[in-house]
Amino acid sequence: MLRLGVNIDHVATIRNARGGAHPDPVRAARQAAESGADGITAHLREDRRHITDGDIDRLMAEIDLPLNLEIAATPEMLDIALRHKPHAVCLVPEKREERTTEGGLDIAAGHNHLAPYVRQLDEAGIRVSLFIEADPVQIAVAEAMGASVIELHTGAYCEAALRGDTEAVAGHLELLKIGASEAFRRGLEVHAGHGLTYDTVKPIAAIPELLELNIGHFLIGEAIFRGLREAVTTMRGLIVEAREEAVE
Ligand SMILES: CC(=O)[C@@H](O)[C@H](O)COP(=O)(O)O
Ligand SMILES: NCC(=O)COP(=O)(O)O
Repeated sequence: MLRLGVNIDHVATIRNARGGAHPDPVRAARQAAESGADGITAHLREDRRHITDGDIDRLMAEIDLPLNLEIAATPEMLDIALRHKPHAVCLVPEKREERTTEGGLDIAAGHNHLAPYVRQLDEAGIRVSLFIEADPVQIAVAEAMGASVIELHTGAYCEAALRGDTEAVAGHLELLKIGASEAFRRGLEVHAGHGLTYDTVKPIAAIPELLELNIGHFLIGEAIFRGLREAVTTMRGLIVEAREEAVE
């Protein structure tokens, strides 16, 4: 079954716009759980622009679903991850000036820096995921580094879809399919995420080697119009449809 991880970062974005406590990301996580989410993803950024340390404390204490904690590979974030010991940690690239994640982590170039993070997280019993492009070198390095999981960055595919570039959509989708197959062959668990919407999710969900999709910004935006429960159940339904159609 293809799992759905709901990223609640942008509930915190709206909350932080006024510096109060509403809307509460933990309440959103609870509603997502009640609506079919298999996990919660939260990105504790160095600048705390959305998810805060207190949000992570409460998610760990109050939400039964597995938490996939996204962090940059820094000593501060490693300490926080080792203290909480979430179900999974996904190492992601981070630049303070970025509006959102702009691509996959270059684990080939950053091997020597990242390998100790993967080892320490793994030794703490945390499933380690690396957020990378669907690139054969990056996938090979992820295996060599001892990661359990890779999460394929679907941003370029989604951006091509947004600008209506059907040729680029097909090209990026093919790269994602090849990457997922290669990663699976190497014994890695394969996830995908970034920018997915109702219009773009089904071709990705149809990739048979994928075990988890992490989706956030679109769902939180859609929740403004139809409520979070319906936004999540609709996404879950599309994912199920995609898998059923793929086997027909
Ligand atoms: C790694 C990724 O694509 C997202 O999970 C990440 O959380 C995006 O960053 P923002 O949530 O800050 O947009
Ligand atoms: N890792 C991707 C994620 O958690 C959600 O990304 P997005 O749907 O908010 O772009």
